[in-house]
Amino acid sequence: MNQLIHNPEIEKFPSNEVMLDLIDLKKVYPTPKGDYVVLENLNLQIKKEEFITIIGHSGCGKTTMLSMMAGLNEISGGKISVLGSSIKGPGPDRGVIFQAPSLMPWLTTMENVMLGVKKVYPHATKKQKEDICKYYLHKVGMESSFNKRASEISQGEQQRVGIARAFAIKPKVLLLDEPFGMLDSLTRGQLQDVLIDVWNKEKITAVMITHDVDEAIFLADRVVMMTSGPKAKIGDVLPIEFERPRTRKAILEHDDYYKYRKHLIDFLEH
Ligand SMILES: Nc1ncnc2c1ncn2[C@@H]1O[C@H](COP(=O)(O)OP(=O)(O)OP(=O)(O)O)[C@@H](O)[C@H]1O
Repeated sequence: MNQLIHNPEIEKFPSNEVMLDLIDLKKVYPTPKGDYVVLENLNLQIKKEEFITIIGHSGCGKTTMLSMMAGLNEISGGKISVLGSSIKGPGPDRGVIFQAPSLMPWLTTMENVMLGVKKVYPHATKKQKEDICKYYLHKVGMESSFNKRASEISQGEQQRVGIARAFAIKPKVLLLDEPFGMLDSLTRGQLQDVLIDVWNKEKITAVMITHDVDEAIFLADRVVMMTSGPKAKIGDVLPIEFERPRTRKAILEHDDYYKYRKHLIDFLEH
């Protein structure tokens, strides 16, 4: 058997505990022409420590679904629970990374990460909080830029800081909305590696929207495909059974890679 194939005997995670449960989820946006039902009967269970990527046509409702998981967008019907508790709004148990880096441009990279850390560790000493910020900035390769303002670093570096900031608050779930969509392919690949490296160590649950089929396969334990709207739902789910850690080279050389790719492209084309 090829080395890359997932071996359930030795693989300890993802666990079977359900982290995020989307039950009969519905979203309706009022419009001047009447109600627009974006999502309906959407059901999805995401296991603890799982990495899920979401693909679907533009406008099908991916961001709507993710922002509802984040608690930033009201739920019109059904429910979303995190470890069995219905979400009521945003919370530190869910970190979010958007496509455009959302750092405060006038603050340094340290200060940007510190904003979240202060909220989550109010009783830690200044030194402890600084150590947490430094630890995560180091993890994303920004150790030489602690004192640079966000406005002075590149977009790729800003997204690195965004990843550090999201992990530093120790969320249970990380929600990513096309975080690398604005980056060139080299930087994109580097940041995929950074993300997977930190995710692997922190063992949190990650849900990421992407338009890139290769990125979806490289990162995911399962790729979730959404049907086109209106009334979009989960159309199909593809488990990606490559062993971790993964390298692009090994995946590209694996026969299953092309089967996975064909499956996703067939879904998107029909
Ligand atoms: N606040 C809103 N009011 C009315 N309609 C909205 C609102 N937000 C989104 N929509 C509509 O809902 C649909 C889903 O939008 P959403 O941004 O969730 O899709 P998406 O799959 O993330 O798209 P993309 O891949 O292009 O980012 C679209 O038709 C969009 O125009």
